[in-house]
This record gives sequence, structure tokens and C-alpha cells, in this order.
Amino acid sequence: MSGEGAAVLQMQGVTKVFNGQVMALQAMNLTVNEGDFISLLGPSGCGKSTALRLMAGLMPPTQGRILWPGGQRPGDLGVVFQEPTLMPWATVEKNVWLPLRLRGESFASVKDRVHEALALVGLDGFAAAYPRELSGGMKMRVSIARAMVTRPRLILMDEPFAALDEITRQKLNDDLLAMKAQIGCTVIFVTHSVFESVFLSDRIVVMAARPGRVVQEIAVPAATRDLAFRTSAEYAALTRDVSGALGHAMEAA
Ligand SMILES: Nc1ncnc2c1ncn2[C@@H]1O[C@H](COP(=O)(O)OP(=O)(O)OP(=O)(O)O)[C@@H](O)[C@H]1O
Repeated sequence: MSGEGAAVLQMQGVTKVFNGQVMALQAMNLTVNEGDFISLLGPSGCGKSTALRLMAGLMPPTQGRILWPGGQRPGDLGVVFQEPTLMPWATVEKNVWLPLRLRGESFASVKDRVHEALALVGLDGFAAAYPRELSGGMKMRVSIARAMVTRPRLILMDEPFAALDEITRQKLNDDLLAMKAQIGCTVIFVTHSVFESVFLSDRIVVMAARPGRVVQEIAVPAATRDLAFRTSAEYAALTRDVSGALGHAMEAA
């Protein structure tokens, strides 16, 4: 499902100014519908992470409003950052347990859910491993399992695959779409990569810097997201369009 559901999040004229002088985000409007996969794409400093942190409720906007029409609150969100941020002293399963532990759930009472989340990311055989025993891609899978273990309706991802090699990144892109389909969540995904944004998204929000702002929204109407799409003329044409929009955004900055 993509983009056909009810609105889950609305940003209305959201502006964020840091220290009274840095306009990190200017008058951002965005409606996120249930089931959407939306990418925020733009150059460094255009306010992508600021937008995500505002959505997560980690700080308030300076102006404007963030509405949750379905009644969902920031506490129901899953968040994945560029660094996997795992606890090195804890096993994989204990890392994934963390959000449930913070809600007061004992490990024994949620062990099945933890293992389900690990199966979802293809790591069911690694529950007892420590982070140091895992590759970069596997650590990111653990981080995604930790975000999904509470079965949030909305997952915010801040350049989660930027530090990974291209092959691992493509595999995680494929797997992320499969996981999204399996748990039926909505995803907002920050990236610098035109290719990644076109492959993953229903809509791409192109942003420019100084001040950080939205310059264009581009729909990606592809019916399937697989190797055939990745190697199609349609994909090549879409990446050309999005690259062009990004080029304009950078000239305008
Ligand atoms: N806590 C803060 N205090 C002051 N300025 C900040 C703060 N956070 C972000 N900024 C500034 O706001 C602007 C937008 O930053 P933000 O991190 O949102 O951009 P970004 O598009 O995510 O960049 P990148 O792709 O490099 O992560 C930048 O000029 C940044 O320096």
C-alpha cells in the first residue's frame, strides 16, 4: 500500500530557527499519508534532519504546526539514524529489546516479539551475537529491528544506509521495502542519494539550503520496485528528472 490512506502527519508552515539566527527550515508544508514512502532529498544543510527531528517531537518548531490527524503521537514512532548506535556490551537480542524495556517490559515477556523483529530483518540466527561480531550492514539491520519491534505506524530514517557499500545498500533497500510491506508502516526517509530516493519512494521532497526549504515534490509512480525497475528506462528517466530538480535546488541555494 502506498500513499492512498488517511493523513497521518501534516506539517503546516513549519519554520525552525536556531539561536535566533540560523533558518534551518522555512515554512515547510508536507502531508504524509498512511502507507507512504517519502524521501527528503537535498544537499547538506537543507534541513532534512531538522525536519525529521521536528516530526519526531525531539524539539518544537519556531513557527507553524505539526498535526497528527489520526491521533498518533510521537511516542509511537520508530527512529533509525545513520549510525546504528547499538550498545556494544549487550547482545543483539538485548539491543532490540531496548524500546520495550524502556516501556517496562521484561525480556522474558517479549522475547518472541524480539525474535520476530530479528526474523523480519533476516537476523534470526544472530540473537546471541555481540555488535562487534557483525558487519556494518548487519548492525544497521539490528538498528532497524529495534525500531520495528514496537510495530510503529510511522518510521523515521535519517540516512540509514549512507555509510554502507553500494551492494549492501541495494540489498537493504530491497529488504526495507519487503519489511515495510510486511508490517504495513509509513516511512519518511532522509537521503543524499537520487538513485536510492527514486528506487524507494512514492514521493520525493526535494529541498534546498540557506534557508532550508522544500523546492519541489516529485511523485514516483512505479508499480514495482525490483531489479527490473532498477534497470529500466523508466528508472533512468526518473533519476534524470530528480537529478535535474536537485541541480536547480542547489543553484537556488
Ligand atoms: N542544534 C543546532 N543548532 C544550530 N544550528 C543547527 C542545529 N541543527 C542544525 N543546525 C543548522 O541548521 C541547518 C540545517 O541542518 P540539518 O542538519 O537539518 O541539515 P541536513 O539537510 O540534514 O544536512 P546533512 O545532510 O549534512 O545532514 C544547517 O545550517 C545546520 O548547521
